[in-house]
Order: sequence, then C-alpha cells, then structure tokens
Amino acid sequence: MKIVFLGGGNMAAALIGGMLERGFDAHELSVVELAPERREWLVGQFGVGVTGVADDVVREADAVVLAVKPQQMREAVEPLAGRLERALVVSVAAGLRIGDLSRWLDGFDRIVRAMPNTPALVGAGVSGLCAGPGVDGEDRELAGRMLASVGSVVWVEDEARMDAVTAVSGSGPAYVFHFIEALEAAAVARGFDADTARRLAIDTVLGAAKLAAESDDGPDVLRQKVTSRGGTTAAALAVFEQGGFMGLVDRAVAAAEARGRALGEELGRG
Ligand SMILES: NC(=O)C1=CN([C@@H]2O[C@H](COP(=O)(O)OP(=O)(O)OC[C@H]3O[C@@H](n4cnc5c(N)ncnc54)[C@H](OP(=O)(O)O)[C@@H]3O)[C@@H](O)[C@H]2O)C=CC1
Ligand SMILES: O=C(O)[C@@H]1CCC=N1
Repeated sequence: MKIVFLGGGNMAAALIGGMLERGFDAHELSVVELAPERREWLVGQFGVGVTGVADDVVREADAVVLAVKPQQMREAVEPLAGRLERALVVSVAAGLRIGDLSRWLDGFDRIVRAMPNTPALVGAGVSGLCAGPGVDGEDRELAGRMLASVGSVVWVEDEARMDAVTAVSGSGPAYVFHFIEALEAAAVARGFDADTARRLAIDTVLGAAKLAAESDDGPDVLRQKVTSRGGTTAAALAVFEQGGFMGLVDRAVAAAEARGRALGEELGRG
C-alpha cells in the first residue's frame, strides 16, 4: 500500500501519527510538503518518506490524501491532473466540493470527500466520508479502512451535509478544548496551581466523555444524575441556561457550517 499525503500540516500529522499506531507501516506512507523544516519534522517524528515535489510519488500511489488548506488546493492539485494513474483521492479539505476538485483534476472522479478531526492522532477521531461518482466498492473500503484506523467513520450520502459534519465534528475538538480552557481558568481563579487546574479540567472532560460513550444512558440522563435537586450543579446549569448555552452552541455550529459552504462557493468558482 502506498498512501501519499499532499500537505504535511496539522491534520496530515494527526492522521499519519494515528495510522502508524494502528495498522500502517511508515514505508507505506509518504508526504509531499513544500516547507523544508516541516519535512524534516515529519521525518523525525514519524519516519515517513518526504518530498517537495508530487510528481513520481503520486503516479505510484494507491491513495492520495489532499491535506493542504482549502485556499491552497487548486494550485496544489492542478499539476496532478493526468498523473493519478491508480490512486484514489481522499480530500480532507473543509468546504471544497467533489465536483470542483474533479474539475481541477481534469475530470478525475475517484474522489472521496472526508472530514476527520485531530483526535485521530490518539486513535479517537471521528470522520464523515462522502463518495464521489467514480468511487467503487474497493475505493470505499480503502478510504473507510484508512480513516477507521484512527477512529469511527460515518458515511454521508448527501454531500451538502458535509459542511454540517465539518461544523460539528471537524471543528468540534476546538470547542471542547475551549471549554477545557474555560474550566481550567475558573479553577486557577479559585487558587489552584496551573497543573492541578489543568488536571481537574481535562480529567473531568475525559471522564464525562468516556462515561457518555460507554453508558446506556444518553447525555441528558447522565446530566440529570449529576444534578441533585437544590444542589451545586443545578446552580451552575441555571447560569448556563440564562446565558443561552444551547442556542450559543447551535449558533457557533451554524457559523462554522456557513463558513464551510462559503469557502466551497468562493473557491469552487475558480
Ligand atoms: N486542522 C484540523 O483540525 C482539520 C483540518 N482539516 C482540513 O485539512 C486541511 C489541512 O489543514 P491543516 O493541516 O490544519 O493546515 P496546515 O496549514 O497545518 O497544513 C497544510 C500544509 O500543506 C503545505 N502545503 C501548501 N501547499 C502545498 C503544496 N502545493 N504541496 C504540498 N504541501 C503544501 C502547507 O505549507 P505552508 O504552511 O508553507 O503553506 C502546510 O504545511 C485543510 O484543508 C483543512 O480544511 C480537516 C479536518 C480537521
Ligand atoms: O478550521 C478549519 O477550517 C478546519 C476544518 C475543520 C477543522 N479545522
């Protein structure tokens, strides 16, 4: 198996790190990355092959993972048109639509649009996947296997919903990290040293997510089980409610979704 990453930034590193821990060998993975210092880092960190030019490495690939920023994509992929002899293309870019990628690749249509997230690095990612018109059963199997090696996988039939996947789970880890930052800051404000504050905040989120994942109860029931009548949690949740927490999260997800759609429209016009 030869899997080539085009772009070796944050998301590529999360996928590569996770895939190496779970069933792929370093000699199966390589990265086309423009920045020499980033190439050096990727070799040191993962022992994968690196190059600054896509040419031959792409011709021999079974899969090419497009992992540059959406704004860099057209320039990065147009030189690949006509060179993808046997590769499946998996794009992880936010917003960019399969039809536009296909046009930039001169009609090549074995394209899976995927939206992973950075917890892939620790095997705890979740990815939404959507297959383009030229994708067959074997291609689906390969894309599914790559992303299932770093977490769970959800296939989405209607591509228009990929912007919602991006807004919920692609960007979602950042929302959770922001919540951890807020909980940690609240602990520091109450006199805990930085390490203790971080431990309290991270282990709370980790434990709650693990319980939610493993319990037969939904998160609503688990919340109620923490919330004693007239107790401390009820006092805190009332403040969340006064602040419009549920609506705030929905508006944040809507903003991310709209940004994904706008990126697809803006960049796809070119
Ligand atoms: N970060 C995340 O959590 C997630 C990101 N994504 C998607 O993943 C993609 C990458 O995001 P992210 O990793 O955060 O971005 P990064 O900017 O960290 O990574 C992109 C890398 O590609 C390099 N690059 C740019 N042009 C080329 C080229 N023509 N050939 C080879 N390498 C090139 C960039 O170099 P330079 O910096 O010098 O331009 C950079 O190192 C995006 O499309 C994003 O939407 C999807 C899910 C989650
Ligand atoms: O912020 C972004 O645009 C990318 C896509 C999802 C997560 N990071």
